[in-house]
Amino acid sequence: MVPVVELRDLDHLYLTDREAILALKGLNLAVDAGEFISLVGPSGCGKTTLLSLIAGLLSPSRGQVLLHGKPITGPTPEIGYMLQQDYLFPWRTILSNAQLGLELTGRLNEESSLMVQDLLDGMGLGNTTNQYPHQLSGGMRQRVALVRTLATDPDLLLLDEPFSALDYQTKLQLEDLVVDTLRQRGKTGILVTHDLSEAIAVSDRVIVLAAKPGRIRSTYMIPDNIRQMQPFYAREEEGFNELFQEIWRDLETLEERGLKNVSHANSEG
Ligand SMILES: Nc1ncnc2c1ncn2[C@@H]1O[C@H](COP(=O)(O)OP(=O)(O)OP(=O)(O)O)[C@@H](O)[C@H]1O
Repeated sequence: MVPVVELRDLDHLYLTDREAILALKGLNLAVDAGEFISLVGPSGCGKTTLLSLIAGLLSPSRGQVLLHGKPITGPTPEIGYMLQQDYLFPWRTILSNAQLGLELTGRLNEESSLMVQDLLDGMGLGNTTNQYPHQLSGGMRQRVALVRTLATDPDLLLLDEPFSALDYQTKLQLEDLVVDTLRQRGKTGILVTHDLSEAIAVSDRVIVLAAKPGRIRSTYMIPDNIRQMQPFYAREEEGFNELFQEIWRDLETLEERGLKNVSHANSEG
């Protein structure tokens, strides 16, 4: 089976007036269809750079980023990107915001508009379609952003800390919703998070990155009993705390070198 995303000997170098920064070095990784992985690691280990390379917003300095076996040459509707900020337009209604991706890719029609309304219904936003973003809570707005991302039916979702600005309860609810939605639709997901508990609860695999240069330090497969549960309940599963401690110790080695930036709260981010 061809992986959805594959990184081959990937390096990324930023050149500034004063220096060259090797943000990523020698990354090799394959993510299969339907898999959900999380990237954790210290500030500056290249998480955002990596997502930008996969999204086609940056070109690698060396090596390749492949989508379904073909090099990524620029942004494509096959990849959806969800960020910490929802970036809803204040002057557009919720429905019109949720339809934006379809509009920009020339695919907005009666049928796709009904599909967006169904998605909004499914996320408990059915009665907000004519409202404006300022009338919604942070969690509701992030759900609209999720609908907007899913509406174009991307194969792969890149999630750059989409839950980190939310209060704890909303964050847990949204984690469940996102994971359920992605699993039901067979989507592939790559999440960047500073919350180790979240990474373990939502993923099939957790990848720990080290910095200077950014590289893969270790990979942890999440046991079946944890990954088959909804994220909220996964945290109660046998083995969760032990795995948390194991990865935490791994990150602590980075901290001793002044490199860690991941939340220890085995619940709160
Ligand atoms: N546009 C840029 N120009 C020069 N250097 C950059 C640029 N963007 C990132 N870097 C550098 O590349 C390295 C990786 O940065 P990146 O933002 O990808 O890390 P990160 O893991 O996402 O960090 P954080 O967790 O703090 O968001 C850092 O050393 C950073 O200073």
